[in-house]
Amino acid sequence: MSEAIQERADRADVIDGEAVAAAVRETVSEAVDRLRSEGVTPGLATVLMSDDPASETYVRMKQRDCEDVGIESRHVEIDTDAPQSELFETIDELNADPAIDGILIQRPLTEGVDEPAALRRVDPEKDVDGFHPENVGRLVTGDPRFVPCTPLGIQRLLIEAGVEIPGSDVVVVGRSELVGKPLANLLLGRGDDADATVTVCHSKTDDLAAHVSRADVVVVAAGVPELVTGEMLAPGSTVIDVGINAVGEGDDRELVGDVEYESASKVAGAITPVPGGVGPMTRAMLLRNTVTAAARQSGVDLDLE
Ligand SMILES: Nc1nc2c(c(=O)[nH]1)N[C@@H](CN(C=O)c1ccc(C(=O)N[C@@H](CCC(=O)O)C(=O)O)cc1)CN2
Repeated sequence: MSEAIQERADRADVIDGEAVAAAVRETVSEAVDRLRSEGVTPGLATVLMSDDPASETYVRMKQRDCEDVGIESRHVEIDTDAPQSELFETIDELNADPAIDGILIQRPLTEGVDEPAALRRVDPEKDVDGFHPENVGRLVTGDPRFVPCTPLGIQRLLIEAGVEIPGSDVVVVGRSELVGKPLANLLLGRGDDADATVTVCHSKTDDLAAHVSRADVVVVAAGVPELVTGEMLAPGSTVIDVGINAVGEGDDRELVGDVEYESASKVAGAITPVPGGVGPMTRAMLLRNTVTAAARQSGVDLDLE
């Protein structure tokens, strides 16, 4: 075997999040056409109260995605030094606005704002992020309405990668409300897309490598650059990297995940890249949740796969 072929044989399959996201957008676009033919124009409001450049980028990307699939988007920007009552009033107005089906409060909010109170204020029927306690509770009790976009995107990537989720050992590294906890609940649910055995690890876990090394699927959402390395993984496992960390300065600046890609891709069977893995799926699932919200609020029967 030539060295080049050997090299390829030793490498994991790359799970292409951009391609899967494009397919989701296509389905969403068809759903938007169906809604429009019934006189319904789906609308998403994005609310930004932060001067974090990454958040500004994500919100811009979400607006562009909406435009691509025919969803109307409205953006509200609130000064970081405004009182939090201004944010709450904005949420109240969007809740009452019939042109808005989905509301997204970009996280993290600026320091000093009561984020849980803001998330509780969003009408649960417009909560396309799935962060309202009512929607969290529904997911936990096995009756999901809106599921957070990143976990939903990860589940779809696993399916597209051919992972047999029922019965598989999934280790989730990270216990955030945004990813770790909802993903664990989603994959613990019943059904062909779930029924997994899930372990959630975190910064106080005693021996992370011991857990990771026996997993069929490892999802890393810890916010620690390159925390999981190839030597921790079981050969052939599926690795989903949720981390997006900017490292280096100037010309050396690059995005790396929470997984050390170089070593992990020599051991794993399949792996998501950063960028181009989970991030595009988070955005695609937001579009999907928004058309679902529009259909629910208008009473149109959409049969989204
Ligand atoms: N209200 C919410 N806030 C946040 C969420 C969320 O789901 N809802 N998730 C994250 C950030 N996030 C969405 O807002 C997000 C992160 C990354 C991407 C993405 O497409 N990333 C690209 C790389 C982009 C770049 O060059 O920087 C990729 O991975 O390929 C989209 C959305 C926190 N806040």
